[in-house]
Amino acid sequence: MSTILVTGANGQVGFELQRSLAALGDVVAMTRGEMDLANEASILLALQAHRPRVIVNPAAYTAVDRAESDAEQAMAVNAAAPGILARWAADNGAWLVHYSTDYVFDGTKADAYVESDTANPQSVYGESKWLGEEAVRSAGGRHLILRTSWVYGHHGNNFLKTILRLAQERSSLNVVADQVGAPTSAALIADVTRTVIERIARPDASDLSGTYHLSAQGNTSWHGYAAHIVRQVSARDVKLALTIDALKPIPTAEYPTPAKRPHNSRLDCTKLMDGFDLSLPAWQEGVEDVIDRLKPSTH
Ligand SMILES: NC(=O)C1=CN([C@@H]2O[C@H](COP(=O)(O)OP(=O)(O)OC[C@H]3O[C@@H](n4cnc5c(N)ncnc54)[C@H](OP(=O)(O)O)[C@@H]3O)[C@@H](O)[C@H]2O)C=CC1
Ligand SMILES: Cc1cn([C@H]2C[C@H](O)[C@@H](COP(=O)(O)OP(=O)(O)O[C@H]3O[C@@H](C)C(=O)[C@@H](O)[C@H]3O)O2)c(=O)[nH]c1=O
Ligand SMILES: [Mg+2]
Repeated sequence: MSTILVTGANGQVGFELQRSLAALGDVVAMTRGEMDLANEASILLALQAHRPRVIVNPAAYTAVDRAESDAEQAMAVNAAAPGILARWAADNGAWLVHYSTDYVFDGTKADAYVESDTANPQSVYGESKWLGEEAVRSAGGRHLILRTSWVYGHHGNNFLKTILRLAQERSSLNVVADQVGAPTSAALIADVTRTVIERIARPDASDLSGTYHLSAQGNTSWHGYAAHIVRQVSARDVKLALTIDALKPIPTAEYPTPAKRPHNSRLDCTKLMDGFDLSLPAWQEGVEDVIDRLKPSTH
């Protein structure tokens, strides 16, 4: 069986990929200790040792606010490393599957973003991810860049888990209601990745190389998402300090953060669905699955 190398094995998406890709080949999942993306020699050593047919790169510097004051590390991991992976892939006839973000856009568009819309990142994280995309495209090899949004999962840290914790600790909570997007589960991203890798393994797949939007369907605000979480958890008889009435919608201006985030994070996924003949579920489905798996402690 041919080798698939997965980076960031301990991340939300990296963890789920180990499950979803297992049937496709010999999956080598690398943690930061085994392959440090901030170190070119470490990347090249791992690639030469395993000589993968497909490189899947979910590893990233994802601490959006911290990146504002740690640009060097964010750029190394999110901008330089994807270029190194892409050049190796191009030189060795491998495919690179890479992930990017809604934060490459400025969020001023009225409709959902399509792949050809102009990027205009507003944060160091968004800028670093955009430069990573550009490095992958310019390496000239076969690649899939999957832009996703608002990722959560059972494994790892995310907004869903933060809200679950805060709802158990606090009797009131303010959450921004003027940033809109689609919460997307790591499991969905991993399952779609399996489908697209199966497809690119067939002959004549080179014309599928390119950039695609991949998010769950529908959209909500961070406040709407938090309200859904609180309602779903309450429906499972978990005792919360927070009631739904005490979860207040606020404008972004009332929640100052180091990094600026887009107001519109909606991604139009038509190109992916048509190109790979697949459908994507409503965002609520995956949220309920993860809440069920987390089984928050009942009182
Ligand atoms: N999380 C989100 O909301 C979104 C994520 N994305 C993109 O999706 C992809 C997957 O994200 P997600 O799974 O949530 O990310 P996580 O933050 O859950 O995981 C990222 C992984 O990258 C690893 N990593 C960080 N720095 C290095 C390094 N120098 N060398 C090797 N590994 C490193 C981390 O390792 P360690 O465990 O050691 O810290 C971690 O395991 C990323 O490309 C991200 O930009 C896109 C939109 C939304
Ligand atoms: C915890 C909390 C957050 N917020 C706001 C802050 C922010 O605007 C929004 C989301 O907060 P977070 O910091 O959890 O989300 P953030 O880290 O910005 O999430 C982003 O991560 C990167 C990696 C991506 O690529 C994006 O797609 C997106 O998922 O909610 C509140 O208003 N109240 C709260 O209690
Ligand atoms: Mg975050």
